[in-house]
Amino acid sequence: MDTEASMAPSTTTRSRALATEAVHAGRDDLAALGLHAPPIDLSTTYPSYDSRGEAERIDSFAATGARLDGPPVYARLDNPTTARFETALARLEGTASAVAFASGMAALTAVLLVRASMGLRHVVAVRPLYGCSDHLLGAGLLGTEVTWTDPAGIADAIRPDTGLVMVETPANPTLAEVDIRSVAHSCGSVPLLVDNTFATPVLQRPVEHGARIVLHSATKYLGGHGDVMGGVVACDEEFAARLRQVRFATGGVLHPMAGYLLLRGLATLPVRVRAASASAAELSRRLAADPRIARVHYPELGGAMVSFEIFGDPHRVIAAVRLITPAVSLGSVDSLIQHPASISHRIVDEGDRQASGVGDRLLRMSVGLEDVEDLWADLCQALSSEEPLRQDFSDSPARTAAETVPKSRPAGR
Ligand code: MET
Repeated sequence: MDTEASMAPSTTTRSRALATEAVHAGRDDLAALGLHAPPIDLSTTYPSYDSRGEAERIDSFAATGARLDGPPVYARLDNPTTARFETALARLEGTASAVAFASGMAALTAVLLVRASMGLRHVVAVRPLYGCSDHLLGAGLLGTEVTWTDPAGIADAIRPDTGLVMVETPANPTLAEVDIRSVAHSCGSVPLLVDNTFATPVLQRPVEHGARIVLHSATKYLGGHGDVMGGVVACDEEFAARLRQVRFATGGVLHPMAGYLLLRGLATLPVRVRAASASAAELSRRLAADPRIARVHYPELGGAMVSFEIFGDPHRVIAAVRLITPAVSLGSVDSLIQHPASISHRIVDEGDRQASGVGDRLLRMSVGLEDVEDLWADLCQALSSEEPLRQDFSDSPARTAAETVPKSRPAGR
């Protein structure tokens, strides 16, 4: 478990401990404004009686991508509430800047477009990635081309037109880990993007190990409550400027209400991640000792995600959980479980999915903040469930929810 002392920055970009930054970053001006909670600016446009001045500001943004001094002109350029979240996340990741988007996929899209617009259309990537990231790269939807490789093959896969190397660690959904420092070395001058959604900056700050770009689905741990969708890229200011230009041109902006919720989520991020990680580590130990489980995946790094392969029918477990919510996504205060082959990685070609370790018997669990004994009791009863599959009685509409409760369901849960 990290202590604040052990999380002291290895660079000079972050001067306060992570737990302090999580609470205070992006709020430094509030006291001077006479405020405690950050204000929410919902403006889509901003009045100005100086058209010549506005023209100059627009020219400046178009030329540099730098954040404007003064009001944003229009909400697609910038937003002050969202900017607070960007400032805070950059501090936590130890980067100069961060640029927020409407979703993690919008954020990844912007990164790919920045590089493709420079003629660098080739991407080298390591599987597994989140299924939609895999699909976006593999289907070439943005005119990019991907070479899939393992970490050892990265250097050989790089071409003159390679614009990006992409890894997830721990990876979705197998929790496979890559050595960021070693991979960054293999990348040479090609920027390394690390999807840090699963680890969060609480457990891992990829730029400290040589990554240039850090991607988050902010929908997950950063928001932390399952009620806000967003994405964010933490990076140097040069790359951030290009991302802002792409965001302005393509419009994948984060709504300011989402910016507010994400900033609020960051305040509790270290506490949530540490507490959920302790439960996940305990559950991974119990699952590893359980004869119903074929294999447990839990990262060396720790974290609040546990994946496991079962001997039985994974669909039956999904149908039988009662406390744990059977839903895709992750990083919320409540625990979620899903079957990657059916949902998060459904869009990946079956052969590619299987080859990257995402088998049909794999379940992925996002451990929340419930009591660990209650979670274990629910998992145990779901694993033991003799409930028929839902499709087994799909032609019996009269069946009520109460009748679907498994026989072994503990009383009162
Ligand atoms: C639409 S499916 C996946 C959502 C999310 N990225 C997850 O991995 O759970």
